[in-house]
Amino acid sequence: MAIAGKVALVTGGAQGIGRGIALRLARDGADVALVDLKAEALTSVAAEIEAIGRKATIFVADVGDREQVRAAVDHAAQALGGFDIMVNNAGIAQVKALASVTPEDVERIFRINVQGVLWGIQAAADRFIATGRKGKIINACSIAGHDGFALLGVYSATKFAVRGLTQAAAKEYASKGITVNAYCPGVVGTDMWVEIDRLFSEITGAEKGATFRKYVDGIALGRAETPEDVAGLVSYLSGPDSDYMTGQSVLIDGGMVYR
Ligand SMILES: NC(=O)C1=CN([C@@H]2O[C@H](COP(=O)(O)OP(=O)(O)OC[C@H]3O[C@@H](n4cnc5c(N)ncnc54)[C@H](O)[C@@H]3O)[C@@H](O)[C@H]2O)C=CC1
Ligand SMILES: CC(=O)C(C)=O
Repeated sequence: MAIAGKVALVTGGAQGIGRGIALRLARDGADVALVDLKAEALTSVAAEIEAIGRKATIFVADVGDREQVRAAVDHAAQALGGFDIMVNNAGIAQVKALASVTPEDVERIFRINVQGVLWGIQAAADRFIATGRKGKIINACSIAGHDGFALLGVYSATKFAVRGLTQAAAKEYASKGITVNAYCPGVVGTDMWVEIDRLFSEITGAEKGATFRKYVDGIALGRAETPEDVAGLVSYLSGPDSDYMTGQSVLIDGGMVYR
């Protein structure tokens, strides 16, 4: 178990990809702090981690709030006796034609998808430096961080921003032995895609499920992605096999976007 005894924090850990990552890291031997807005769901994922035989702790926080993210990292370190891996996974989607996007839309999504990642990088790196740990920071990007998608324009902009932050942080923290990478999934069958599909229907008149199917049709491997597919990459980025890798935003999309 490559990360046995390490402590990981996963934001957006109450469901979807975050839950999948948290369970995988626990199976890999890590104790896991789960951070999200959804207290009840956090409790149930924590119970799943404990059933695997690892320790779990939960912390309700809004990743868009810098102080709350710092408090979440402090809590993880105190409750689990260390801190080694930060997964900045929480994010939201937005489906809107660029022509109708408002300043409020831009503020809301950048606050969570970009500032949320930045506050996570800051809090984690400060803690790693203060404790002399060669920590790993892993950020949620997307295929939309490599290609702009129609009606997902502002969302795409946030994910391009995550790539930029990932590269800059990798360079700033390399001398401290901290690595910073990102995972870029394609079409993962979570609540996020249920909502994306619903919003596409509202705008384009497509029938329910049609947008999801259209996207899945563009995947070379011929099926939608699962949180477990994503978690395998995050497991690699969390462990020693990726020690010589930093600043990368790695596509894991079944063959949709080629870079
Ligand atoms: N589902 C997909 O196809 C893809 C998802 N991603 C990215 O992966 C990440 C996870 O996505 P999913 O699991 O699919 O989404 P999801 O909507 O199923 O889960 C997101 C979780 O983040 C939490 N969250 C949202 N705002 C928060 C905030 N301000 N503070 C704390 N927690 C917050 C939610 O409560 C939820 O539990 C996101 O960053 C998303 O952009 C990237 C590519 C594809
Ligand atoms: C949700 C997401 O990142 C896409 C483009 O599917």
